[in-house]
Amino acid sequence: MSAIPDFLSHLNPSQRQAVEHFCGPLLVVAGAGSGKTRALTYRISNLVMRHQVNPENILAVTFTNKAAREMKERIEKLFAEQLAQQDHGKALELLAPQQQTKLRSQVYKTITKPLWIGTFHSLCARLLRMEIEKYQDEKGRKWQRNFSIFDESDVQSLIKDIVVNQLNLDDRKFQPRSVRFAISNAKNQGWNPQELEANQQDFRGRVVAQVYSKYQDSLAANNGLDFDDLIRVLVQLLKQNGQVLGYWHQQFRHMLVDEYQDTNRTQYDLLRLLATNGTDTRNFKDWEHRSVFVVGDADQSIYSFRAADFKILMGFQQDFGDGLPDGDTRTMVKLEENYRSTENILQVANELIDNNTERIDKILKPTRGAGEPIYCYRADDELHESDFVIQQIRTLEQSHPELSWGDFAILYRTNAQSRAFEEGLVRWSIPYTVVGGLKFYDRREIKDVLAYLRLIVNPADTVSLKRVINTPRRGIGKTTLDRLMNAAQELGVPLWEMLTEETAVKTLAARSAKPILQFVEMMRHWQGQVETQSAANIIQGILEDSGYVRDLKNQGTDEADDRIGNVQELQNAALQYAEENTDESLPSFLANTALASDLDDLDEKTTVSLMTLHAAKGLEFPIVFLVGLEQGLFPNFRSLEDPAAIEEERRLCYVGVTRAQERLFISHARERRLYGSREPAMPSLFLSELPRDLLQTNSLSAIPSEPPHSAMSPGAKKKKMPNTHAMDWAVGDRLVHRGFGLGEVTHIFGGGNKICLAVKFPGIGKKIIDPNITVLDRVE
Ligand SMILES: Nc1ncnc2c1ncn2[C@@H]1O[C@H](COP(=O)(O)OP(=O)(O)OP(=O)(O)O)[C@@H](O)[C@H]1O
Ligand SMILES: [Mg+2]
Repeated sequence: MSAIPDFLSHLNPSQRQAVEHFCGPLLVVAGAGSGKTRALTYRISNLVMRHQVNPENILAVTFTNKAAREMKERIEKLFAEQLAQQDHGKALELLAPQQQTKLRSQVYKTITKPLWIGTFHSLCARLLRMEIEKYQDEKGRKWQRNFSIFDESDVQSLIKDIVVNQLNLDDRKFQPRSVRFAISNAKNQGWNPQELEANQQDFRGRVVAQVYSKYQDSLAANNGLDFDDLIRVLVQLLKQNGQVLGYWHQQFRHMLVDEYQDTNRTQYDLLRLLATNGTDTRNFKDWEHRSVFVVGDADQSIYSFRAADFKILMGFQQDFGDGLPDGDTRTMVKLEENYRSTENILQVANELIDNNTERIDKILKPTRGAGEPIYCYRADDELHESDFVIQQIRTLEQSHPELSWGDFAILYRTNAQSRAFEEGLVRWSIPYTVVGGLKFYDRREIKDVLAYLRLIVNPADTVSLKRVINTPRRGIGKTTLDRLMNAAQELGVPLWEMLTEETAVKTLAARSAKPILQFVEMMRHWQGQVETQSAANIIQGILEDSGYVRDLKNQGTDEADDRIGNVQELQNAALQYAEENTDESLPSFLANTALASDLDDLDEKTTVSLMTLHAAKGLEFPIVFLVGLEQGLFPNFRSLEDPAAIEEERRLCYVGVTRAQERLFISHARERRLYGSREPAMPSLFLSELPRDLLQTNSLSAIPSEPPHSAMSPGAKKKKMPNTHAMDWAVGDRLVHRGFGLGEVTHIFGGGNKICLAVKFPGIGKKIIDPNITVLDRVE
């Protein structure tokens, strides 16, 4: 496959420059809808087609599993198209169906399957399945390759158990959720419990470090990892073991990352290690045969609550730039055309985000016509808002034959807002999908069956064992279990070993021992099948043997029937997984389900999509409804007092606006029932920031001209005044910022008059500021 690809003609010159970039580091920065993801996808194809890079040597990181799948599909299509031209001299769709299938499966085998495409989490899980046995943590503990991946609810209950039962603390003061959050943050900084403790000044911080330490003990005892560990442990392992690092450094010659602005510190460490084989990036010169290619948009950075840090994006050129001067065009490409949205939508987006102080100005030129005005609707309450949205969807769908349900999206700030829309959609029989909400994999029966499966793969997984040992009821009493648990804890072994340990069970009365021994025998049988049987077969077998489905059938309620349906759906998922992947084994299927994200439920072609703004990143829809623009809801009440948090909310709003291709509707209600009480609502600050001449409305007061008083953000009244001193800032300079107060310059990014400052504000933290657009008073 060495033909010169003609798909490059689908790109503009800057995109083409990015796509044709071969070796060395490259940062692509650009606003929403400018074709960053497209450039990344095409570049993978170009590496393989033009440069004959072996697909196995390419690692591409996407933000969701769904995006990974889509990327693979697009690459497959590009190649099949290319082959069709080359081998048959015509377009793929003009070939006979069998020929098309044959070409596609050829491309799948040789190109898309060997590519390493996925989220950070799924790629790391895959690497750890191969390498984790070479890792040991700071206490010398080891994990086995059949480790379990614990999901959020497993983690919360482990932490609650530690807080309440092991440390005898009040779980109202140390809420498992907030302790979990602090631990997760520490992990994302790459800290182990000792390192966290060393960084704590107060009592609470030290308690959290103690919980973290015990939590790691539990994970290790269960041969389990949580999501954050997938990345952190791999980074530790690569740091510990030069041989393993060297091997993967050789393997991943070309690394590509989408949505780089939402990368956190550990993810960055991982990239840097793999790219430079652990050499200090500034001394790394060996770029002749390898590349790191990242694309992002600092204006769409919306995950700082998960420790993502867009300064990582700003620092890319310096970090990977091989001693080249900052701003060197050889390490950066800017894309300036927007292909997604109409001119009106773009202008609304641009004016909105322009209210942020922490940003670098960007150019985003429209390539499409002006389009329709943006419609801003003021509703009486949330039901009225839902009526309006559904009425619009119905009318548009009927009057535009080219539109289908999948072309509509309703985007909101919090999951709780979906209910009113769901009820309306059900009433009108409009098919819809709520992305997120109670996920399929969070349902009780699915978690039960997954616990069986995890225990089959990883017998040390006591969390799963406790979940299933008496589900369905087998007459194993709580006292019996407690006795065995205590014995296991005393001996420091997993509970499973106590069950299989004849002596421990023998000390029980025969009546208690019998069901346990039967359970163990059944599980052992299936544990023996893991290597030889497919995931789907094992699921089928365990469902029958365990009596799980029989028990549900006996219950005979509608709810039980629903649960049976869901369990069957899990079997279907395993069958589908086997069709799409060559590794149909149970461990591989389990890793896949543990990492399935909210977005994977999205059936975009046939249903209206409902989702939070966070989930909408990277997606696009012809018609978008951005709902609930009310002060306290969006921007969220937690952000109202904090200028930096308001800016993050505004970026989220920018993400929402820029999802729309053709039409954008924005709505707010005068009062709203949310979380149980009915409250009057004020229009969002963001509404007052939109250009009035591009908005149509049902009521003049729908668009406030003044921002609400309580939520002034420093950006809201910002005047652009070029700073006369923009070029002579130095590290150590002190300054006053109108919103954040007194600060000190700690770092300078970029060069010439295109610099950005990192400024540390005591009590607020570090901020990135462009002195060309922000008024800063120097303190001499
Ligand atoms: N050169 C081009 N010509 C025509 N259409 C293009 C071109 N480049 C991108 N597009 C289209 O523009 C839309 C936006 O592209 P893409 O999703 O890659 O943008 P993005 O920069 O990744 O956006 P986001 O920041 O939201 O992730 C897509 O529908 C894509 O197919
Ligand atoms: Mg994108």
